[in-house]
Amino acid sequence: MDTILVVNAGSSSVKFQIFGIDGDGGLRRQIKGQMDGIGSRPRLRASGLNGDPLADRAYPIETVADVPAAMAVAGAWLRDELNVNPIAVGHRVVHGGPDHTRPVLIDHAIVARLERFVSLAPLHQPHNLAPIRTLLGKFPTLPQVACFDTAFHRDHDALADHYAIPYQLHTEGVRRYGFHGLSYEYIAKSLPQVAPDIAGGRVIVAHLGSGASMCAMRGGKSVESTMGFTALDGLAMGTRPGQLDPGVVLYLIAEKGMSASNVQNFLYRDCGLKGLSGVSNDMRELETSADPRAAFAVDYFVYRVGLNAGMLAAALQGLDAFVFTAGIGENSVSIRARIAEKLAWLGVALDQAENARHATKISRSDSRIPVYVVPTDEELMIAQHTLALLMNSQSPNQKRVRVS
Ligand SMILES: Nc1ncnc2c1ncn2[C@@H]1O[C@H](COP(=O)(O)OP(=O)(O)O)[C@@H](O)[C@H]1O
Ligand SMILES: CC(=O)OP(=O)(O)O
Ligand SMILES: [Mg+2]
Repeated sequence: MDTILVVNAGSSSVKFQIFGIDGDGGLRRQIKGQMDGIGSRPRLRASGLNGDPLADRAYPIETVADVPAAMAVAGAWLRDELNVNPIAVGHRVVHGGPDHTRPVLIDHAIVARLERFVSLAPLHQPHNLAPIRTLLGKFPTLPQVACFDTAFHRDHDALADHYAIPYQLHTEGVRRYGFHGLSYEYIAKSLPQVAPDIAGGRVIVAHLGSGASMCAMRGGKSVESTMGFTALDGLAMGTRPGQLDPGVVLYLIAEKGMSASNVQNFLYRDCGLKGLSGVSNDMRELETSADPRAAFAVDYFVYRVGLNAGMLAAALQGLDAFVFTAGIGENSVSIRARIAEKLAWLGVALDQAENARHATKISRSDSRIPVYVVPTDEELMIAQHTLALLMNSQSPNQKRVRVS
């Protein structure tokens, strides 16, 4: 069976999936894996059809110190042990800038355009583009597709898209883009099945992972995001501060003598949960730590999710449902419970037992606002976009003989 390989490099993980293309042009998941805990407790885990385990390997932190190292280990495993030989590769590319409103087939010109956004997403864009460039060099005829985190938010109203800065900068692309769009797109597509009553309504989706943001959706479309020009804004994250008075940046430059690249490294790598706690960027470690600063970092994370939920409810002029997703949102019973407490004034009442068993609906039956946990699947979105572009790019004759 022909296969599509999907690559999703996040800030603390490299996720990958392999999908088979069946005779009817449908996708069948064959392998799902990830190298996570990069920079804390690196671990490669992968499963095959029906969730059968294929790999579960821990690595010393020095062996997998960063995303490129994780990519190399995962790539070698796929190539050497599984002999993966896809007919197309779909990539998550975090920043698509103002022009990319949908996924694109990659060529050298597209890569050159996307390079321009490296400084706007330094934790992601270089790692998204590196495998694209390598594959383009080695296999120039292999179709590759770029799927953008920013695309889902590109229909925002001008009020949500602007900063209060001179118009010329907006024209140059200094805008509020929003990220995690492939995750939100997946949730928007899933809600009609998971929760048909509220799918067309006003929904806040909290994508709480190593990078974290929230999206206000109306009728399955994004109307507002906590992230903006870059993935630094909004919620506190593993190593990023979230919302920060720009005066702090001026202080770092003027009073601390920091250069632009020092400030960039500081904001992307040394802040957030890691900077606040001094313990770890990994929520699992903070939740089990006895250090009071770890507890403070968790308190701060929860508090800021609550504050931003109020802002997004205002953008939606009301709320019909709240959805948790991504690493923390899907897995941490206690953080979900603590965030739900912050949302009580909006009408959220959690069912503790349903929350503890990770049910899909975790609110009480008398909760005015229903609350859901929907595991995200950015890789499935990427595979669907990749297959669609692959089919569109082929001549009618090729389509008839299937993608092979
Ligand atoms: N059981 C858990 N309890 C609390 N946090 C968890 C759990 N499992 C994963 N996480 C957290 O989820 C985050 C990673 O989420 P993920 O969505 O995979 O991030 P990314 O894609 O940005 O690398 C990490 O902070 C990790 O600690
Ligand atoms: C945009 C972003 O922060 O992505 P991730 O959460 O995967 O790091
Ligand atoms: Mg992610």
